[in-house]
Amino acid sequence: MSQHSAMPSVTDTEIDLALFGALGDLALRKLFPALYHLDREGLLPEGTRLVGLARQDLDGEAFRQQVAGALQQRVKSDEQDKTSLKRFLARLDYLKLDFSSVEGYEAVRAWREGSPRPMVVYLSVPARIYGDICRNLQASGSLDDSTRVVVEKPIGYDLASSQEINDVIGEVFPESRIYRIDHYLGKETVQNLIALRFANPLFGTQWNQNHISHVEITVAEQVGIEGRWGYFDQAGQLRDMVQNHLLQLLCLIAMDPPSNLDADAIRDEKVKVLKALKPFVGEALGRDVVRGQYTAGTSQGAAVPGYLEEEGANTDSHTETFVAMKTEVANWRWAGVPFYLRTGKRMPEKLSQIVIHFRQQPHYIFDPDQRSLAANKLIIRLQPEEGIALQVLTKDSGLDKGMRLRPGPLHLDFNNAFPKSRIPDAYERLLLEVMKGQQYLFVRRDEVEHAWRWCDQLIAGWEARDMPPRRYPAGSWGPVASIAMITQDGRSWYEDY
Ligand SMILES: NC(=O)C1=CN([C@@H]2O[C@H](COP(=O)(O)OP(=O)(O)OC[C@H]3O[C@@H](n4cnc5c(N)ncnc54)[C@H](OP(=O)(O)O)[C@@H]3O)[C@@H](O)[C@H]2O)C=CC1
Ligand SMILES: O=C1O[C@H](COP(=O)(O)O)[C@@H](O)[C@H](O)[C@H]1O
Repeated sequence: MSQHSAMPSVTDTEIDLALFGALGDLALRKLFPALYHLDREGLLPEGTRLVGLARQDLDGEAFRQQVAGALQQRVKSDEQDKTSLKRFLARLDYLKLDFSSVEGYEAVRAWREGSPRPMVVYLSVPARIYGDICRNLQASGSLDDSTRVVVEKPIGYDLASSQEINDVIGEVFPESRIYRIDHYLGKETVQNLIALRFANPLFGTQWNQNHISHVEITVAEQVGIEGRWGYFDQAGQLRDMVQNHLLQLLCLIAMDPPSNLDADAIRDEKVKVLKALKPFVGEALGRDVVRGQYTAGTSQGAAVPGYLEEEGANTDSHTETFVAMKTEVANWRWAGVPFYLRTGKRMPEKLSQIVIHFRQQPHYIFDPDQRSLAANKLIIRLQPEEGIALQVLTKDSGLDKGMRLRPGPLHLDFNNAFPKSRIPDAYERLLLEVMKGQQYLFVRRDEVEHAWRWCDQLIAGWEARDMPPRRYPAGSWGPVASIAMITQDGRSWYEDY
């Protein structure tokens, strides 16, 4: 973000966007709604052109109708207005293409012919065909030195496969034009972490093992695997959520202050954290990590099947749908501070939050029964209601309360504090950053690879010890062992939801 000094004007953000996989789940559920919102807010400059690519035999009109149907379903009704919808749909072209074969790419080149704008190629397709698309675009002469490529997670299945994928993308695009998405980096509160930590001296001076006792990161999902058995069973919650989203959150909490807001200054600091993450060896594998898999239970009051009864399931699967772990960043700032991470599908509610637990005062003078209360917590809520709350202790009010302590929040609720501004979806922000050519919210190759290295050793440990997942009923907070893991340290998961 050194671009601060020379922030591009809106017209600098004009692009030609080629969206591969335009009729897929991600494109229809997230990307087109995000692009629609950008257009509605005046952030898609006049000349911006969008082409959807897929292999269905459609003409432009039929494609626009499919996108219009998706927008009707996905965009809140009070945010759908006829003029914006009409303008947005009018920007869309469609190209039928089999991505694996170079034949047909001539149409992409022709679509670009004479355009003064940079092209953004968005690969909303499985990672195994990233290489084919990059090479075919190059072979057909569709690329130039300004083309950017956006790739989705997961980049591979382990370190080796991610290196292969990164190698083929890297044959065609330099790192400075590769945008690896981790959509958690586009969430409003995640970005606020950077502001919170580095703009507030109050926190800057306290952000280390002298003042922080432990950190919790919870990313609980209410949904199950949503018909994605084929993908999910190969991955599991560690690869699907921890390798990327949770480790990115951990990095933003744990990293040292970057020397400026340049993309590489931030990413250098994140890499240092990933390299300092303690591996799980020996006893720690059984003690500090819990894998779980949901069985039948309830969700929002309705009965739901277990993981092994989901459509397309293989009943022998040991894939985990839940992981909890205690890890540590082994460096001067964090030595001895546990980072407790948990994430799972079919939890009681959708909740993503980070809780920073500050240490207690060195000498305690209040009611001994209240001793466990006597520490500040900083609660950073990513979803559903974005906000930041600092839990402080005050005297309980009333004549009969004496010097009883009462924990209460100093609360910043983004929706109430900034009521006029709609909180944009992560993909809106990320697409806008790609349009501006700014990379600080995207993941660099070495980050992906260090994250895989750490996950690979954990998976190898599970496999070597044959550690099947523990069962938990859908609609619960995971296996009981995940609660025992933290209570054995005299702590508990923060549950004041
Ligand atoms: N869906 C999600 O919520 C998330 C997805 N992602 C990532 O985003 C990417 C897209 O995911 P998703 O939308 O779910 O996947 P889908 O399978 O729903 O969409 C992929 C699209 O690509 C098309 N496609 C695949 N191969 C070819 C080919 N050779 N030629 C032409 N078209 C082809 C498919 O067409 P067809 O239907 O004809 O097969 C399909 O429309 C993946 O990398 C995924 O890991 C990341 C985070 C969340
Ligand atoms: O990347 C993924 O993220 C979603 C959760 O995203 P959220 O923004 O709804 O929290 C997860 O369901 C999916 O399995 C995973 O691939």
